[in-house]
Amino acid sequence: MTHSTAAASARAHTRVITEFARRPPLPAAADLIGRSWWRCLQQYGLQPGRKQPARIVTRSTLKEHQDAADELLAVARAGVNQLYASINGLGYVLLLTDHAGVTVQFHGERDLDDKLRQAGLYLGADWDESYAGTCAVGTCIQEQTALTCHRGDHFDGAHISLTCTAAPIFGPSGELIAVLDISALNSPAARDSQMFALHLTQLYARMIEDAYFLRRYRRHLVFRCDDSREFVALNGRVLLALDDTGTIVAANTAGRLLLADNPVWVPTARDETAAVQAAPSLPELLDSRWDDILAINQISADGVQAFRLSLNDQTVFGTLIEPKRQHDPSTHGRLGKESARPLERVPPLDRLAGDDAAMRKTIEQAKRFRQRDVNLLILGETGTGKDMLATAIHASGHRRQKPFVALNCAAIPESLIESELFGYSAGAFTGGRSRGAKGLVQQADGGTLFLDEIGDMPLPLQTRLLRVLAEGEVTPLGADKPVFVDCRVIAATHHNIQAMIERNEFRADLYYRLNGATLTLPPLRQRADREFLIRSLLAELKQKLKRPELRLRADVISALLAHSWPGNVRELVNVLAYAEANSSGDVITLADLPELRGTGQGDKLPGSEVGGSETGGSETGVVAAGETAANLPQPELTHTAVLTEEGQALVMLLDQHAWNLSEVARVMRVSRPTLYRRIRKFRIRRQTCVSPG
Ligand SMILES: Nc1ncnc2c1ncn2[C@@H]1O[C@H](COP(=O)(O)OP(=O)(O)OP(=O)(O)O)[C@@H](O)[C@H]1O
Repeated sequence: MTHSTAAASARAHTRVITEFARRPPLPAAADLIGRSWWRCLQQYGLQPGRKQPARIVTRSTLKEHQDAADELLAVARAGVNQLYASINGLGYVLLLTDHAGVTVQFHGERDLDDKLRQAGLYLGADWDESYAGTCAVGTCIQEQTALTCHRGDHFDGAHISLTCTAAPIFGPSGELIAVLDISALNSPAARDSQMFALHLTQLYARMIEDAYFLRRYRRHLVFRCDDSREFVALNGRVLLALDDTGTIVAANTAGRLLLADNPVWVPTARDETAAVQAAPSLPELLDSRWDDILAINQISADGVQAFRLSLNDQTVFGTLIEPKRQHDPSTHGRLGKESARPLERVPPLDRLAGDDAAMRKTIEQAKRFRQRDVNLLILGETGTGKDMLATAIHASGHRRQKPFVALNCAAIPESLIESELFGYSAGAFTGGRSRGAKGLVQQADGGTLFLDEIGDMPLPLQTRLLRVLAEGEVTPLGADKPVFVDCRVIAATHHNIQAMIERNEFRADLYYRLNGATLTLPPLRQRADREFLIRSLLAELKQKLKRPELRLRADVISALLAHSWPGNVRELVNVLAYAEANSSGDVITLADLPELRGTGQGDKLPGSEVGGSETGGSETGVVAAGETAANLPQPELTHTAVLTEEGQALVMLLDQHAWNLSEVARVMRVSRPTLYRRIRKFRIRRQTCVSPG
């Protein structure tokens, strides 16, 4: 456009707006451009014929806006790049603005930088309608709808060569969170030329909105539905996030529109809580049983099922998106389907955790130290996997061809620890083997000595152990010559060892000798990768029991995620084994789980009944020092007064081993699930008395 034609167009534009301003009050039927001009004139006091320079916010203000929109930007990135790839050859630029109209992401031709900046098609450009006048972004924010603001639709004369198309992106509670805009510096005169741009922008805005919704509700079960069976899994328009009982806790735009047809629940952006409180449950909406909805993936081959909406009898096709597990690049592809990749091929240390920051840090530390002969101290509550970590460090380190020898200092009588550890020479004491015996320290020569529960080692033995560590040699009981040993020591404890040192219960010098580095294992309740663990333990169980079809129903995963696990991973292992033994088919349901109690929000599993007041763990879910797996909540076993002889024998064995089920299973030479089956068969529970005689 030449300078003079541009000036003529600007004058004509001013006349049109001036004419508009002279009209009587805005007719109710005015279109959205008309309504926006009205706001410019009446509300913002903008002058017809004005030409304002584009407003670009400062770098620090832009950073603030970008930081606030960080999560959305991360989710939107792929969609924005795809959209730009399909329009950039056509002369368009792309803007993503936040809810206030500030451009937080921008794609455009570098060659046109100056022109684009002048036109406000730039990173940091502020398209608030009250300043920029009628424009795609600002008017989209005011009208909360998609639109094209084509050339002379713009209020400000500076923008009348532009064509801009914008679509709103709404958050899960209906609030506008961003605007996606594609604009061109020049365009054909006809408005219709932008129809395709409008459809494309709306399509991508919806995809970004849904991706954001799925991210926000990734820990929830999400019901996705559509009126097309073929499209539902791929691109189902309605997304409903559910809680454990099937109540709808959030909906995407299509979902809110669907629910708005329901006179019982009309959600509003402003009153999210009220809307959620009054939200219908999915079973109500679909006129179906919650159990049937949860079983969609099992019942139908394509994971899709037809439902009839109770609102209007319309048929919709629905599928379930299960709560997302933590993604961990190092385990990618391993557990998507529990049996996808044999577990053995994953390096031992990487097998221990998914995407939990504390665990990843511990594992990175362990990797750094695995090839070094630094002694390690592992700290963590009982059942957090200290033993497992020590084994994995050994298995991935340079001593892996040599023995890994473990001693549980709390499990053997004090009087035997010394001979166990240091061995004894021939004839050292009566009852010993005639040729003497090598102690564990010697047995671990070349390899790793794992001292579990080091906090329970008696003080005199701590002194002897210190000598072994300091001098690299051990003198068996009754021997007169020391023997040279080369082993790496990994020690572990659930005690607060610093406090023990202060109370003079643990030698500070031994602590420093053991503690080349401290590795800390977080309690399970604090781990963000709980779902990863649930799935990997289930995968192990499936492999072990050769039950490849075994599955956890979606609500079981939610219930397990909600529990606070005072017994940590050990408790989780026990619960899964119990549920497997208890389940009649391939799908583990809530009814198959034991009662999980005494541990905060997870106490009452949806659908399960809560028993009396006895609790297995503390209120906070923190396991007191010295507590063993045996007195942590065990699967609940129903009471019966009469026991057969076999049942009585089993009760005695359980009592003898303080209800440590792993140990009892070992003694009986049966698997833990078999033990559970027997306990169930005899309907034994912990306080069952064995009647004498
Ligand atoms: N990361 C993990 N992945 C799979 N299983 C695990 C993991 N961590 C622990 N386990 C399992 O949990 C149970 C308890 O683990 P472990 O014995 O290593 O815990 P611990 O902290 O040494 O317990 P304690 O303090 O009582 O000795 C074991 O059955 C173990 O196989």
